[in-house]
Amino acid sequence: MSEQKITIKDGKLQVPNNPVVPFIEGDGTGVDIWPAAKRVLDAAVEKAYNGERKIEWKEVLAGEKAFNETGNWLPGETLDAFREYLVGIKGPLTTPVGGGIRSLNVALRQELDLYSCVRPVRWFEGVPSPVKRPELCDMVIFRENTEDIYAGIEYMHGSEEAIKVKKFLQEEMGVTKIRFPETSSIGIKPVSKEGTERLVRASIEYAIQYKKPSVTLVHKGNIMKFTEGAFKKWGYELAEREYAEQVFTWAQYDRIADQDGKAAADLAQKEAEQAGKIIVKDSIADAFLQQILLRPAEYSVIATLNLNGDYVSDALAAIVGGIGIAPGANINYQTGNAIFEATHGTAPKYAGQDKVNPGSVILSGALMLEYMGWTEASELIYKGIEGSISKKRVTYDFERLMEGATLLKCSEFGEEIVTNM
Ligand SMILES: NC(=O)C1=CN([C@@H]2O[C@H](COP(=O)(O)OP(=O)(O)OC[C@H]3O[C@@H](n4cnc5c(N)ncnc54)[C@H](OP(=O)(O)O)[C@@H]3O)[C@@H](O)[C@H]2O)C=CC1
Ligand SMILES: O=C(O)CCC(=O)C(=O)O
Ligand SMILES: [Mg+2]
Repeated sequence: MSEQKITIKDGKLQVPNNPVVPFIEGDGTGVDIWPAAKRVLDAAVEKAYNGERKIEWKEVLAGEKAFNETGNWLPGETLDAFREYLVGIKGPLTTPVGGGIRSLNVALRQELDLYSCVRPVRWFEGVPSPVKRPELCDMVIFRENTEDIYAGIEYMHGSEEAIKVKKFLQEEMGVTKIRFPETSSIGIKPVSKEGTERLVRASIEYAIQYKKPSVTLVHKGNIMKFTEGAFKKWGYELAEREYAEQVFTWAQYDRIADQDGKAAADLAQKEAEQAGKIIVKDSIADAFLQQILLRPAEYSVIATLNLNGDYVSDALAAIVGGIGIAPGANINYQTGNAIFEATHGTAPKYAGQDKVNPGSVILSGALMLEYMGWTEASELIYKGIEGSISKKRVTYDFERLMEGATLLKCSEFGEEIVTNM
């Protein structure tokens, strides 16, 4: 039988019954998590479609396994496979701190231009949480995935490049405020209008599709005025220009308040809410991190820059039970290319122990099935996870916080999910 590929036509994914889906096993705990995740995904598809549909997995290499086998951390064939088959999934990949290779995770996102990092955050009943009412935390993060300081434009102090950049800044740009110029490393933060607009557009489209009440632009625009401040400005402008009928923005609120007073602005917002319009608002990143703990019910879809999105992802994951069950997707909505992956990393201290929670990659797989339109299978995965948690048969991360729970290994938790589908 010839190979079946997912394609895109007129902006819609075309998914055959036996699509080839490339996967990267991942470094560290990837060896534990991937087999458990594959078992659950295959079982869900088998059960949902009685064998009529099946994923043809195709292993592609990246990270330590790739380096050991090919001498290359991210072989060209891996990028080609993700381009060719459109939809793939990956385990975590290690990035050394301070030196060595730059992040392969970031490289995959940039090379394939997967500009939206979409990370849904929801609580499953029974999951232990550090907050009193975790059910109030129901958000979806849209993290810009291709620019910001993740562009990797930085120069080590003492290097020829750092000296050159500092000389340019001081002599040609009149910069006097580098506190310790001799010993400063330098990093550059590109944030563009196009990059902001396509990310904010994706977040608003999502809010419209899933009938979400608000989109919050999270930024640090008070300090980084022309990068993060511009993200906020371009976000509001895009919302008003392209979605005038569907949204009401806080920029509109401010204009009404300036002209007609606060009561008029309050009334306009109330009317917009009653008409079912999405409220597009903004929050400064530091304040936002306390708001998600104190007033989570006021936030729904979050659109933010790359670094903020990284921090916010782990903070929100903690509220609903930790990064053991925090899924994600990296998507380009125009090309259809998408790579699904957990929010967490390689957790090296647990590697090879069959111990960690495979939930994040399993739930990333459920997101992948939804993206493919195979929702019957993804629903079985949610059912399986809910069933396992309600029976308190869980991995170490939940077991240590739950009273009367049974400790399961990574692979056993996978089997438990299958049993509860
Ligand atoms: N997308 C990717 O591939 C990512 C890769 N990384 C990379 O991973 C490496 C390690 O990063 P690090 O900062 O330690 O972050 P990790 O996310 O790997 O681990 C931090 C902690 O999170 C908890 N955790 C992680 N995974 C799981 C899991 N599956 N189940 C339960 N708990 C889990 C553990 O907490 P505890 O010990 O309390 O149980 C662990 O010690 C780095 O090289 C980093 O660059 C990081 C993030 C994303
Ligand atoms: O690439 C890495 O090593 C870290 C990435 C990360 O933390 C994330 O995507 O959330
Ligand atoms: Mg992260």
